[in-house]
Amino acid sequence: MNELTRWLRDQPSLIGTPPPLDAAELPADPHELFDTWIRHASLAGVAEPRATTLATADAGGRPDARTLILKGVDTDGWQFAGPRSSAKGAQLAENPAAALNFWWQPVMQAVRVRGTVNEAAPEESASDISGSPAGALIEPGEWVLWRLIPERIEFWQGSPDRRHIRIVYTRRGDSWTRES
Ligand SMILES: Cc1cc2nc3c(=O)[nH]c(=O)nc-3n(C[C@H](O)[C@H](O)[C@H](O)COP(=O)(O)O)c2cc1C
Repeated sequence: MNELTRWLRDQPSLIGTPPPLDAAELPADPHELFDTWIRHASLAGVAEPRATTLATADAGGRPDARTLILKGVDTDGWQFAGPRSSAKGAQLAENPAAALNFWWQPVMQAVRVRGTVNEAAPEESASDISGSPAGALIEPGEWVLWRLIPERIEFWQGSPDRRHIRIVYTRRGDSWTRES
């Protein structure tokens, strides 16, 4: 085992403090639970709770992932934005499937979202970048606001005794089913 591997194996994990979670009190709509969890993460000291990992894949199914900012959540989907000419832009154009992953260390919570991705109307994409310093530098049509339409949303909460909790919502049409 090399030095780095030894060092990695010595690092602590799951050292946060999860909040109490009452399985009998879970909302029917996962977006309500996400609202509760991300605000709680912020209050618990997560400096950038809306930072998320976006996973995409190219046409051949080769995966990729990067960090970006969740810009909004509404009934149409989970919003994020970036340049059309980026790797994510090319991958989403050829394979409009994606996943988001949030991890909030101090509260031992993670949220995972899978679905298909739509490009927002050009005016919405333009208004996402307008007013920002980058807005003036970017060519018209280059900045894109995307929406991930979720099919599955998983809430995971770690526990110091390793009895971790996983709550999975799956969508059928307009309604959500909770699996656990
Ligand atoms: C905290 C954080 C927030 C970021 N937010 C965004 C974002 O909202 N949009 C974006 O395009 N890139 C954002 N980036 C940069 C991306 O991680 C990535 O480097 C860039 O989008 C190029 O990725 P791609 O080549 O896979 O398309 C952010 C990076 C970090 C660390």
